[in-house]
Amino acid sequence: MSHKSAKDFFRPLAVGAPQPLREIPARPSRAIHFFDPSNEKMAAKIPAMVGTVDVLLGNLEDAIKADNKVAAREGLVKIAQETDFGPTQLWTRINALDSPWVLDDLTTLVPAIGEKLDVIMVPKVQGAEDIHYVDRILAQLEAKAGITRPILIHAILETARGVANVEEICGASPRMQGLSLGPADLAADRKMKTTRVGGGHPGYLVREDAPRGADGLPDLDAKRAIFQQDLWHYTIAKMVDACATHGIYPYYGPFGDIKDTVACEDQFRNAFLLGCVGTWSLHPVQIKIANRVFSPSVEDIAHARRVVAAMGDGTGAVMIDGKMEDDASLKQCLVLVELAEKLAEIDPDLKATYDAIETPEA
Ligand SMILES: CC(=O)SCCNC(=O)CCNC(=O)[C@H](O)C(C)(C)COP(=O)(O)OP(=O)(O)OC[C@H]1O[C@@H](n2cnc3c(N)ncnc32)[C@H](O)[C@@H]1OP(=O)(O)O
Ligand SMILES: CC(=O)C(=O)O
Ligand SMILES: [Mg+2]
Repeated sequence: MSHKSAKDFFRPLAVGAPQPLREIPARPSRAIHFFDPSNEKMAAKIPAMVGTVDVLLGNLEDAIKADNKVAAREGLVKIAQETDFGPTQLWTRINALDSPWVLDDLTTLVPAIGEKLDVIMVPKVQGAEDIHYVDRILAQLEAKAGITRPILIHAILETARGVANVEEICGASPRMQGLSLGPADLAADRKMKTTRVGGGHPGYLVREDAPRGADGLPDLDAKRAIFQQDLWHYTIAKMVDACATHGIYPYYGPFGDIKDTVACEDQFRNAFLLGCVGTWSLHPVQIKIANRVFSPSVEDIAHARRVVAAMGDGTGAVMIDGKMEDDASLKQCLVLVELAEKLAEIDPDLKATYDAIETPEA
């Protein structure tokens, strides 16, 4: 396939469109909270949620009935025009590129609320060609509407081909902001045999070896521990590497078992530890979980600051609590310290918590 030359990569794709960004800002986005703008009861709650969640996302795609597609689009325009989002980002998920609704989604949203929309999430992205299509049409619409800063693109990885092409998707446009996992569509597309929306599966496990009996042979009747494995580990790890390579941000996705807040927290934490910066929230109960999990813990920040203080100019090696720390572990600690600083800028409670941690003398 052909690639743009380096000199053309950051050129606007339409005359009068805003200059593409050279770096995607690391804005806190621990929870991307989904709402249905055609659901009046749900939509009425959105203005009061500003400031309580990092991202509010008006969903137009799956989970919106076909009969409500126009109402959802118009509802999002109304909410966006009437709401001051302050520090909270406004995103949308448009309909799939092969659907009858997507063109109207784009041509309606960009002129009406393009200045307020931070990111457009594109579902079922298969390859760079899908990003190129959205990239060009956004530039044309931005130019026509006089939008002053580029609307960014976020791709959902939810087809086997999308996963296979993840690197070219991440590098397809300077608008690329990040990727989310789409475990439901991805499972269906791959013909995986789980019917769950994200999360683990009791059948996907490893089992402890059988203990040896008195005769030295494995006792196959003995009770053995089983360890449930993470169905999504491979895909998340692949997403994290592709995003880090291209300077954009990976996210977990939906956890459909709304009532099982414990397993939700576990799945979110796995993603956080592997390198994701946030996740989706489908129900208000999941916002607090995401905010907690995707903010470094007090213990991690206390430890990270001790290492930073002890490492001085960053060279050499020191022992802290019996463990070796050096240049590489200092970098690991700085990931956490810098994330905490970014989050503290927008979350006063978290700032107070981090400020209260006693920082050791250098
Ligand atoms: C695979 C994928 O594509 S995932 C992404 C697509 N799916 C979605 O976007 C789903 C979004 N979430 C929802 O539609 C709903 O939360 C559902 C259908 C899962 C559950 O809805 P309900 O059965 O109404 O939940 P519940 O009764 O617990 O709601 C409690 C309150 O929270 C409100 N609420 C529920 N979800 C949300 C939400 N996402 N945002 C704002 N408010 C919400 C309800 O309106 C209700 O308000 P009330 O107390 O004034 O009556
Ligand atoms: C997130 C999503 O769209 C999916 O899991 O299919
Ligand atoms: Mg999907």
